Amino acid sequence: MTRAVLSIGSNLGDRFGYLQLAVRGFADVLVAVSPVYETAPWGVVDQDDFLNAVLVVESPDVDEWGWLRRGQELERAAERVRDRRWGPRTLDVDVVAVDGVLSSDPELLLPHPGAHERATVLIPWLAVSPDAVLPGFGRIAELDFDDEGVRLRTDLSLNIRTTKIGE
Ligand SMILES: Nc1ncnc2c1ncn2[C@@H]1O[C@H](COP(=O)(O)OP(=O)(O)OP(=O)(O)O)[C@@H](O)[C@H]1O
Ligand SMILES: Nc1nc2c(c(=O)[nH]1)N=C(CO)CN2
Repeated sequence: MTRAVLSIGSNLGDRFGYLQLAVRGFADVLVAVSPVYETAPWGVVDQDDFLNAVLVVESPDVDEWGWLRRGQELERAAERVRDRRWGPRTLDVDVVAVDGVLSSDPELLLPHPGAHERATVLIPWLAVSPDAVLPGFGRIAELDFDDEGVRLRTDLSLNIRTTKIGE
């Protein structure tokens, strides 16, 4: 059994549609879905704003590599083109943390190396899990990060019905 925190983001095309695609793709393992935030781009700043959210997922059958693979499959389904680092994308799925797993493999760094300072990850994560701990960094509520440029989109909701009919 592993529980993972995933950051999803889009700033190209039907941004909300791509976030919905990601939520549908993880529907069978979803524990929590954060609100949606409109966020100013970091890294490469001359690009459009992103929509960002966080998903908490859990499965007895999926390890940290499985979460990475599932995210990459959804990026492919969103026809993501790998262009420049930190550039515009239809869908980005980052594995933020998987339980307490630490990994220095460049194909899967855990926790994600940017997570502790990115408001685009921490604000949605805090919204669904105020007591969350980032392995190696402690409680995310106590991290020092700049929340400027992150705005709640109350008009957008990713929550879907995950309980099967009859249950
Ligand atoms: N925790 C992780 N989650 C997702 N991808 C990771 C992680 N650690 C390493 N990677 C690797 O990063 C590579 C590049 O990912 P990607 O193009 O999405 O980076 P980016 O989103 O532009 O930058 P960043 O990872 O800083 O957000 C992928 O090939 C993937 O194997
Ligand atoms: N606001 C925001 N900016 C970004 C984001 C993102 O998800 N949100 N992702 C990037 C590449 O991972 C680069 N810049």
